[in-house]
Amino acid sequence: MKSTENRPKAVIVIFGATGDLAKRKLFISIYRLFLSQKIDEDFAVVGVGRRPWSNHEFRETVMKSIQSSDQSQNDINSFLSHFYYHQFDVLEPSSYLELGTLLTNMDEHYSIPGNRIFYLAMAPEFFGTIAKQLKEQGLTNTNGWSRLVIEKPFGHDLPSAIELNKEIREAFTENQIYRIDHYLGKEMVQNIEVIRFANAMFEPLWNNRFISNIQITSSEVLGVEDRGRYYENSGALKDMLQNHMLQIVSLLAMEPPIKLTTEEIRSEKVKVFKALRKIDENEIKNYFVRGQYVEGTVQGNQVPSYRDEDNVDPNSQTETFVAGKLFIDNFRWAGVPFYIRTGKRMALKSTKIIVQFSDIPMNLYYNTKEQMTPNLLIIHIQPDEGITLQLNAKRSDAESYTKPIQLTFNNNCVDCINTPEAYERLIYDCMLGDGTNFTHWDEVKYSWSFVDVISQAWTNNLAPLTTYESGSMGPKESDSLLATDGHNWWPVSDLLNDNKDR
Ligand SMILES: NC(=O)C1=CN([C@@H]2O[C@H](COP(=O)(O)OP(=O)(O)OC[C@H]3O[C@@H](n4cnc5c(N)ncnc54)[C@H](OP(=O)(O)O)[C@@H]3O)[C@@H](O)[C@H]2O)C=CC1
Ligand SMILES: O=C1O[C@H](COP(=O)(O)O)[C@@H](O)[C@H](O)[C@H]1O
Repeated sequence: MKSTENRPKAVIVIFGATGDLAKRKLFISIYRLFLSQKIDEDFAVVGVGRRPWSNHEFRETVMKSIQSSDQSQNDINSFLSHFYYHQFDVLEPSSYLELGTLLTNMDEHYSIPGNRIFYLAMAPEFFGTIAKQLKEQGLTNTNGWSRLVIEKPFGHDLPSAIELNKEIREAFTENQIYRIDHYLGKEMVQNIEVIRFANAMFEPLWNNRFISNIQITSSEVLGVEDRGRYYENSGALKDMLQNHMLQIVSLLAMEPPIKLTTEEIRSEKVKVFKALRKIDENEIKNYFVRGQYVEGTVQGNQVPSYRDEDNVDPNSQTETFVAGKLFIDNFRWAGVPFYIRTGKRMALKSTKIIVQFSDIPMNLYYNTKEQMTPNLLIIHIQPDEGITLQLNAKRSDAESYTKPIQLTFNNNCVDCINTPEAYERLIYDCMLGDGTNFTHWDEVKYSWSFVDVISQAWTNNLAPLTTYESGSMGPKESDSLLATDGHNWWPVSDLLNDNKDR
């Protein structure tokens, strides 16, 4: 454990502290940092919202969010004593002065040298105003550092993202801005670079000569729940593909950076975004499939159609599923399809990357009954975390020669510890000033310009909206997308745990 001196000290101001994200993700993440002693006693959390809560009511809410943990009441009370509530309308400029006074008091009380994280867990329309007021009213003018954490969505298309970026850049420099993509905080997403760049056996094969295709699936069991209002204006394309899925693609496809610094890694990722093949609006139907869930049974429960969910238009054209075929037009990846799919109300919760290697040039073991299966590298992101390598080995029966075998590393099983939550890592990184696992403006810009064409084609009805039964793996058109190339989606069931049970 680091000495106390090296632990980051800061006041974390959560705008939107009475909201869903704070309750579900942020309080528990800060608590875990406290329990693991990554932060010490010299921190404070100031929650901002319009509800007329007292510190006591705020602390009660925080306590409920961290309750599942089996820690002692002393630890919990000690943690809660760092939380303060400030009722505040972010649209009211005069309130910022009061907030500033509270933050100065926190600095003195906890011996914090003016370090501040402003975490915007609120709707994006407030981001520009908050950033501007923080600067104008002097809340960023301290002897320490100030950092702005911004939740998604970062705009809803390229023009709105540019506008938003302009607003916040008037008050904060790019280095002070931490745009959250929580997939970049996941253990196995962070492992992609290590798997690629620390293994002699993969890097030489990591190109279009040896890789046939790469498949990325992020399927969810949950439906739209109570986020219908937001989701109607977003859909799977903007909610998942524009950010999480394209970030994974960039990590899989980037060139090795010359150093493992934030700047070098970002610069390589940006090159991937730039190399994404632009598809003509009229061709989008051949590269992307959109679907919407209808009623069905998910894990034994009957669930309604998307159009029957709360705050959803009964004639909604919003996609809850998207599958796509991407090409990266550079020397390494020319001709290799990256297939991606994500959706709600699918058969299982699973995020996996499957790298399918090309077939060997001549198959000595081929017989008429059976063909050898391709080698696969499977990166299990969630719910299981690990790696599987699928190879071919000799069969012991006389009938045929080969059978696929799997070599598996299960991260959860081997370390026997819970890996940190994505938000926990990212908040800690921000406290340390490490922006590597946050998205740079250039990445946001290029990803929107890629996604806007798809969105435009769909708005212009240049590709049909298909449906899929809840509890399935998406519409049949998603399978056809690969079948036309002679490929198929590999199953994404919980392989690691299946193996463990055997
Ligand atoms: N929830 C989630 O799982 C995820 C959310 N996000 C993003 O995080 C952000 C927050 O989402 P979520 O927590 O779900 O949203 P909620 O609607 O649950 O919360 C909104 C928060 O904003 C506060 N608020 C609204 N208007 C004002 C105002 N004028 N002045 C001060 N406070 C105000 C509300 O406080 P009060 O009601 O007390 O005024 C509340 O705390 C959004 O950008 C969302 O897209 C991103 C990924 C996942
Ligand atoms: O950002 C989002 O991600 C979640 C899925 O996150 P995961 O960590 O559970 O895979 C998704 O449900 C939500 O719609 C989206 O906004």
